[in-house]
Amino acid sequence: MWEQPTRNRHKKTTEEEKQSRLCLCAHLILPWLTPPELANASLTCKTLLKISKSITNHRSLHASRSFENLPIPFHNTLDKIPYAYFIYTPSQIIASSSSHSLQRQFWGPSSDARGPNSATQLGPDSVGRLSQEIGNNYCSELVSGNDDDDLGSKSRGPSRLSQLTQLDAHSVCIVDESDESVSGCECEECFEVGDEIFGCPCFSELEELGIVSECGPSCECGLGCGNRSTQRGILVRLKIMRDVKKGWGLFADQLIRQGQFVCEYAGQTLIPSQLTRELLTTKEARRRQQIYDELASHGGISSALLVIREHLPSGKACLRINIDATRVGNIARFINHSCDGGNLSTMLVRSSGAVLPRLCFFASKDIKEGKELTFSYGEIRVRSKGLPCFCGSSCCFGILPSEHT
Ligand SMILES: C[S@@+](CC[C@H](N)C(=O)[O-])C[C@H]1O[C@@H](n2cnc3c(N)ncnc32)[C@H](O)[C@@H]1O
Repeated sequence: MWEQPTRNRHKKTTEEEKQSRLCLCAHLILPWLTPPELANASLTCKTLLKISKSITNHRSLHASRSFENLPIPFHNTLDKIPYAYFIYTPSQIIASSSSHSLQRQFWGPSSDARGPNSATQLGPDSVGRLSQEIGNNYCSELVSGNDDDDLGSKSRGPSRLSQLTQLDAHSVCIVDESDESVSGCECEECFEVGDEIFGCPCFSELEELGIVSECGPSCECGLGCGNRSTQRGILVRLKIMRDVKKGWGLFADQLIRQGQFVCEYAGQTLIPSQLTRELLTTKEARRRQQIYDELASHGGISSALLVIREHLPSGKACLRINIDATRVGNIARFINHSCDGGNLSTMLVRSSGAVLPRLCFFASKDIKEGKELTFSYGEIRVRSKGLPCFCGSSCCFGILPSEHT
């Protein structure tokens, strides 16, 4: 048998070692890159090209980066854009003054989906528990004005747990312990029959005002409770498709029954300054909207800044909450507007013990598989300027509603 001379064999081993070290580094680093950075890296050598392709493929199949119960893929038959890039958060987070540093999130190749970033390893239950545990500590964090939300610098590895810890440390579950009226129930599990919840003091539904109350962080019950239907994550199959005029849009990938919970609108919540000592308020929302409008007019980005007004029972005042999902958000940021109200209704969901409500989407009618999910962005104000609307409904006003934030 012919034996390779020792020097050559040694050379080959060193080459192989170099390659495997390169692969290892690439698998660790490339999933953190933005699309332009990834494209640059792929030009370097065949190995990085192959890894970049697998990452791009994984990103287009998993818009939610495995943070949700089900995979939510992008489909694009129009052009070569494989996916939209943004930081994923499954629940609301508090924006902070250093939010410009929130730029990166691990979004690995499919092989890593079974690794530390896997939904099976940290399922929705653990996510909820984690949110609750960290959420319970939120008050003290809030008043201490902790604004370090730099995911890139603090999360050293592709660990989903560390990412969640980062995000959830700022998740909006501000517990108001001083207010006895919001103290939760002591039910072990609230009893659900159809749309009704029986025997739980937390449950109430003011359909005409679009407000629902659920159990929350100050209740004894867990996520299995019948009065927490919006807290178990996304349970319907969805996909994101590209339209030539409207950009990306969210579509049903199964039949969704009327009344079924679809998702919440998660993003950076800019709340009124009275609730925090931070200056992330309506003023900040206005500043951001101006920038987004400017960028949108050049075709740069689509703004996903939503303004919610919750009218207080007195009718004299309203709580204004701004949720910005433009850079940090969930799949609800892809829901387009329809002038006829679309097929989704919105509800403000209050949970016992949490100060801020969440905006949740429910199917307002049966939605067939393949249909686009839409809702009305608000009242149309007569304006000379505005983005053109392409909702295609018979009552289309031709202009998208816009908040004068
Ligand atoms: C919340 S985002 C929706 C997702 C967006 N289509 C995307 O590609 O990211 C809102 C933006 O989508 C576009 N959009 C939503 N509904 C539309 C409609 N009916 N007609 C035209 N553009 C629409 C506008 O650019 C709007 O500013």
